Amino acid sequence: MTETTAFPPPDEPEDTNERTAEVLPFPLKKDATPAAAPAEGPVKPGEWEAELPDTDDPEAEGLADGEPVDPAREVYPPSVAEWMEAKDKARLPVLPDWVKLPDQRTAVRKWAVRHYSAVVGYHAVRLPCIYTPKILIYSPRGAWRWSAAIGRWVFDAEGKPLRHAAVAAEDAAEYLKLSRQRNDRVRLRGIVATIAAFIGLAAALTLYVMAPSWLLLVSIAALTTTLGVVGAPADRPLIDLAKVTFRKRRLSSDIVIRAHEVAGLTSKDQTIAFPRPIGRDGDGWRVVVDLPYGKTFEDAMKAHARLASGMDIAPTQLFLDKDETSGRRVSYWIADRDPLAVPSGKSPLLGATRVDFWKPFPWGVDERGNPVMATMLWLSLLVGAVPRQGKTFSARTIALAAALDPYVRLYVFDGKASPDWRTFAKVAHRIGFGIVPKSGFDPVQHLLTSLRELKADVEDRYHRLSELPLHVCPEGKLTPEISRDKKLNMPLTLFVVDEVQEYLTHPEHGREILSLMVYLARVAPAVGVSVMTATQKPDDKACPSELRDQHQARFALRVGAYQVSDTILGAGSYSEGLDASKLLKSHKGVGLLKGMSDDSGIVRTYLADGRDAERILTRAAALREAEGTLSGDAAGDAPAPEVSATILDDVAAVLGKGETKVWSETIVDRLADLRAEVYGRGRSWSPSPRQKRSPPRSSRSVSARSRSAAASTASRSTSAASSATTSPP
Ligand SMILES: Nc1ncnc2c1ncn2[C@@H]1O[C@H](COP(=O)(O)OP(=O)(O)OP(=O)(O)O)[C@@H](O)[C@H]1O
Repeated sequence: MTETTAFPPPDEPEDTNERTAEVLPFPLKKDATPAAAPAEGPVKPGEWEAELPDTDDPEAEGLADGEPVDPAREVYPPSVAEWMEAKDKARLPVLPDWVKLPDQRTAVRKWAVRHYSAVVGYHAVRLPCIYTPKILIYSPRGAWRWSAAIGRWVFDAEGKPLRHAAVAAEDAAEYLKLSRQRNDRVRLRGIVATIAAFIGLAAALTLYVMAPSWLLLVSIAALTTTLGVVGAPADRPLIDLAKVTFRKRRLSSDIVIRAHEVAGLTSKDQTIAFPRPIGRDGDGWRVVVDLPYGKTFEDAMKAHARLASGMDIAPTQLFLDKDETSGRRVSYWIADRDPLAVPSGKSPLLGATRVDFWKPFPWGVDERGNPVMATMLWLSLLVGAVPRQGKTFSARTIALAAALDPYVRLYVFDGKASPDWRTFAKVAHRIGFGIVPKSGFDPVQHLLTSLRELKADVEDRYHRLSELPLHVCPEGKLTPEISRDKKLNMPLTLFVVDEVQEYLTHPEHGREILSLMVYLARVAPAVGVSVMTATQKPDDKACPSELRDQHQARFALRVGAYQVSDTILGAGSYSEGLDASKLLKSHKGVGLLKGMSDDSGIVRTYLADGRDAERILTRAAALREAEGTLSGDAAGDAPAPEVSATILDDVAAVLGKGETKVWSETIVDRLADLRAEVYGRGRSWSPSPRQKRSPPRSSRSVSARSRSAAASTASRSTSAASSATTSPP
């Protein structure tokens, strides 16, 4: 291979023929010329040698011994713009943000008023009933301690051990010296104490005789309080703290290194490195660490508990984040206290008049208190946890947000028939509780009917969206305008099933419910129908993976083991640092969210208890009534009796053989004869929006072409028929 050098090497002097130094050839390669032939005659051992190539690598050609193998480091001086940008980043603001920004200033002012009024109130309540009795109890002891301390001072008690030591050592000179010094001191201090006592007594008498009573009282209170404070036991302070002080300490690099050493994440000759300084981040510390080469984020995850122990904090205070820039770089957030045990507070939905379900809505906060917005657009959500951890409450907050958007159609089914979902009857298009039939109403059958109804609706939506004119539906997808157009009847829909395992394990309908739910979770979100499933049994028997896997978003509250956490969140979540088994019992409403957005992480969901839910749903029902979107069960419209055949099937069935044209009236009569319960005279059946928009070509007769159309569009017309009976008023 020939090498062409376009530019002379920088160190080589240009255009010079001057000999600056002698260049000696350094034979790296073995001489290519054949070795001199061995001398003729017999070859004895040790007299022969063969030349072996050093390497097979053709790139090694021309490589000199001792040359550096690292690529040359190219160092560019920063441009002025880069330099200024770096300076901009490093500069600290003259005034902190909370001073400059009016809303933050207001927040700080409100906080200060709230905080200090709470502190003052706390002590004001305790002053008469706790502090005063304590002062009165402790003050005699305080008086005794005070006079004892004065006595010790006057009689030079601190020199006593030295005088004893001189006696023990039989050092007469030293003893006499110390005794003389003591006598002098005692005399002087005695005089001072006597004068002070006289002054004190005179002041007391003066106060008693001359001072107004309020001053006398204040003086007595001050003296008694001082004596009470002096007399209080060291382990039981006189005044309670109005706030809890949390164990907060400075985190140093030594502590972080120690933690990695005890966690087995360092080796004998390699420790961790800190690519950036340790700093504060919210209510905690942010530490970025480069693990030794070969160690990974997954290793750090496995050592989570040992790392926390090495830092002397609770495991719930340590959070690990993957750093995408290197496999060995880990970012730690070390909270000052367990942030997950701090309740996130009431749901902001309580103060909301309405919600736009097309936009993300507040669902909770993360471990650092940053708001977490949720969205159910184009996805299905699986919620799983052990009982009593907040599974229902967290799912319900999402359904409450949906309820506050009057254009969202709600289906709510609760397998456990708990009181949690009952109030949704005010707004839900279809609703059912439990699995046991009651008063002639079978909730499982109702779920089945609703699922079939929804499946037909979803199939129909796909067709109708692709048939809508471009100016209405430019991308063939549901838009806010289409979803709110009552004539088009394609509202955003949320299908909620709590304790889904109860339905899936139903002996008679379990299999069909499963297959319908799988269909909906997989196909329906794309046309605006989202499924939210909650379960306390995410195992394969109670909630098969066939259904679980269709959920794009997952939310896992506390579970028993990391395997269960992976079952809810999806395989591989544990190695990404998501393990819901690490959550504690006290972490109510706290879970790990995955798949709702690009980021996964902790959500401390807002609380909306039963009473809050009722308030929100009353408002939601009023909103729906005003907008005219109250429908289905909430409006008292029961689902139409199910017919196995479609209208076109029935039309096809009533057309006689060889009939090419039949009057509409005749068909209507024949249909009434065929199914009196559906087409009978007393019943009013209206065409679906789709049918309304595309009337039959002949208004007076139905052509025989309908027969073949009936067969080919069977599934479509099923949905048309069902949506005709379910369209909102
Ligand atoms: N976000 C929250 N903040 C504070 N406490 C909460 C929160 N969510 C739930 N809780 C508390 O947890 C309790 C249990 O909640 P929830 O009924 O939702 O649990 P669950 O997992 O659905 O239980 P089960 O499976 O028994 O129905 C509630 O009564 C409430 O006190």
